[in-house]
Amino acid sequence: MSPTRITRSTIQRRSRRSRKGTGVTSLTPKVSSEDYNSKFKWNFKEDVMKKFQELLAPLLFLGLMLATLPKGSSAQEISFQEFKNKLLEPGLVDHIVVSNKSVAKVYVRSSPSSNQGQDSDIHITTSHLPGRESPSKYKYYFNIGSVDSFEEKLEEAQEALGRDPRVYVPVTYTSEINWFQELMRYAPTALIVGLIYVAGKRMKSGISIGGPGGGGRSIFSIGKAQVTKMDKNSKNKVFFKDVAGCDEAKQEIMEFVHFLKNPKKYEELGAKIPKGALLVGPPGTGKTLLAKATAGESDVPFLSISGSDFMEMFVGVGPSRVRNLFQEARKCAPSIVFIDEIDAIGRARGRGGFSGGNDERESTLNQLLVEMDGFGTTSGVVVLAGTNRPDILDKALLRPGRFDRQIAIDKPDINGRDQIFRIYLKKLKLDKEPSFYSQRLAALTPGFAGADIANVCNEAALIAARSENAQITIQHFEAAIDRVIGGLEKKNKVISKLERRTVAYHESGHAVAGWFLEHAEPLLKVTIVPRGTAALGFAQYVPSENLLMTKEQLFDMTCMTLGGRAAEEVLIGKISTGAQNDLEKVTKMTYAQVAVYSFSEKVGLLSFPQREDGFEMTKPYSSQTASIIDTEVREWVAKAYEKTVDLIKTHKEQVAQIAELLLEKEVLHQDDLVRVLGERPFKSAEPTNYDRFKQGFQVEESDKSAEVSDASPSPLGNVVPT
Ligand SMILES: Nc1ncnc2c1ncn2[C@@H]1O[C@H](COP(=O)(O)OP(=O)(O)OP(=O)(O)O)[C@@H](O)[C@H]1O
Ligand SMILES: [Zn+2]
Repeated sequence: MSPTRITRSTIQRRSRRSRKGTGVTSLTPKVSSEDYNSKFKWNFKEDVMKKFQELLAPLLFLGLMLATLPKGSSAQEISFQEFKNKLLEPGLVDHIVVSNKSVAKVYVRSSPSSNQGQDSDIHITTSHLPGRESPSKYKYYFNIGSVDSFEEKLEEAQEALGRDPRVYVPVTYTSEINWFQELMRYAPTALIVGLIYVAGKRMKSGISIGGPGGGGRSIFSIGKAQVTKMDKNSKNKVFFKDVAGCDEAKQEIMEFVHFLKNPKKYEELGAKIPKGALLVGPPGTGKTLLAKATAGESDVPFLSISGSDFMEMFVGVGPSRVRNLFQEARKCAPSIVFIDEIDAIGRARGRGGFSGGNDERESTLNQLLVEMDGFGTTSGVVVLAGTNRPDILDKALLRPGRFDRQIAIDKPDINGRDQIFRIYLKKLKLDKEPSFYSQRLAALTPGFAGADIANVCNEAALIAARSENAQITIQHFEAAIDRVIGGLEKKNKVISKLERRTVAYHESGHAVAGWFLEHAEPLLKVTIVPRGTAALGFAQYVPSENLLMTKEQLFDMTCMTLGGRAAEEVLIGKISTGAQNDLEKVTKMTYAQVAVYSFSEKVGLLSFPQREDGFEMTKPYSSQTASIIDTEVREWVAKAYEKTVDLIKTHKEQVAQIAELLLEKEVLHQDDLVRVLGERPFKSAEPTNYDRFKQGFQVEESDKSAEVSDASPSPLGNVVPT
């Protein structure tokens, strides 16, 4: 929708989406079928046979029954006239049975006259000889029309023959079941009942283990939890060396490795080992990978399931899945159980938001608590769980003896990214050494999680392959990063000339404002190629990874973010909806400064972190304070906008020049800006990420610790535009 700049939150959101899609998955080692021991092996033939027995066999049986049903085909259809002339008149009719008020079945008896076969088209045969009991099979039938007219016609005919009403042909009425029709009538019901029966049976048997592919869930998998089990002897085992950039987390989790490798020793010493740990961190930071590596290092089986997999549409499935999961884990203990996205079931009880509580989820959670309390430490099952919202978890889950440890896995810092890039670059065919790229790419990708990095490497390979290159080059990586940040290019999106012009001036406004603001991050590149679902263009900055931000920095950032709107107003004279995203960011950022970071003298040294409490926002301050905050925020933003407009007015020509250049070239890099705007008037004391990207960098061993401290996310988290 809008010319926009990329914040960390957008990176997170978009990259997560793409990660769940194609990208990373193809790089992730897939669990092959060898990883399942015989019990868990997914046997195609067996599975098909089972389904066959459960569903197809009964249907087939019914079909067979149908086929063997007595058919009326041996009888001959005749008209009433024929019946009258050739059967009734010669006195051959023994009796008539009218079935279902529609078909008259004529049972004939033998008579001397019948043997003469005086007629050719209806073939009179006799089923029995005179003196014997009534024939048991009907030989002819005709449709009667309505019962009344049939009776009338029959009576008339017999009257005409001068028969004594006492010897009229006896007629009986029966209602017979038409098996086929009946079957068709009840088939849908039978099918549903059958399905429920099958589902019920599966539920009883609890978990069954998903196949190597894991996917392809169908209605048949109700009651089937997607537990992935990785065996001790799996070829695709993961080790600590495969997880880069989270050394502290690895150290903390080592304790479990020691225990799982030698549970006896701990037992003898009477040591109490923690039962579980919570791996806390943003999506894609490698929580699952680390848990898997812990299993790999300890040489124990790894059972993993996603929290959302416990929940199904059927009540009662969740708790039984939990039970079965732990049963399975105990059977192969020592082992590791990993529950991904535990917040799906572990949300605090009795706080269901609008939906008003969720019994199924709560009973699943209760069952989990029961299971965790139930096994002693000696049972050798370690439960790890991943979440990025530890704050919403039920406190009961965090009590001693349950998930009493929290291991933080943050997004990697520049060195971490370097190491992760090294892992994935090793698998690619590059035109230069992996170390050449890993450092530069790490500098280009602040805010990226491990999964995003894996995604970038995969995308780069795809882009290179598509352009028929034998090797992957820096251009491919840059394109891949753009794609991970912004989604696919939409070159053929229809944009009017005027719109394109507006976008170009807007982006140029951001770029020029950032260039002349001392504390703003210098621009890396700016583009007006539409990408993804929303952005019509964006300006990309390489943010510093500083732990602290000053008021001045935040003010300049605000101005830079307002640069787009200011350029629209000053140079085009019309404002558009394109700045909505920017304004939203500015609002959040300013509220944070006023109400959270206490930058405002009027509000004073008070901090009101905003917490989401289900759906309501609780405001721990009076309405008077609220109005002071609101007024302050308004004034601050107005002040920043005023400064930005002044800045854009001062550099009006340059904004126009950059915009025209953008319209021509679509993408501008920092070098292009230097050509138009001259060198940036401010020189930062330390090299920026951009400098690092340009020159590569060497981190001395002794500097590493300093870099690590940069790792933590910025105090403003997602509200800082990057
Ligand atoms: N630190 C890392 N080192 C190497 N690869 C990583 C790292 N972090 C993530 N990855 C890559 O990203 C993929 C996804 O990571 P993983 O599933 O472990 O993340 P997660 O934190 O469990 O995410 P989610 O919360 O979405 O489940 C991994 O399979 C791996 O390919
Ligand atoms: Zn903008």
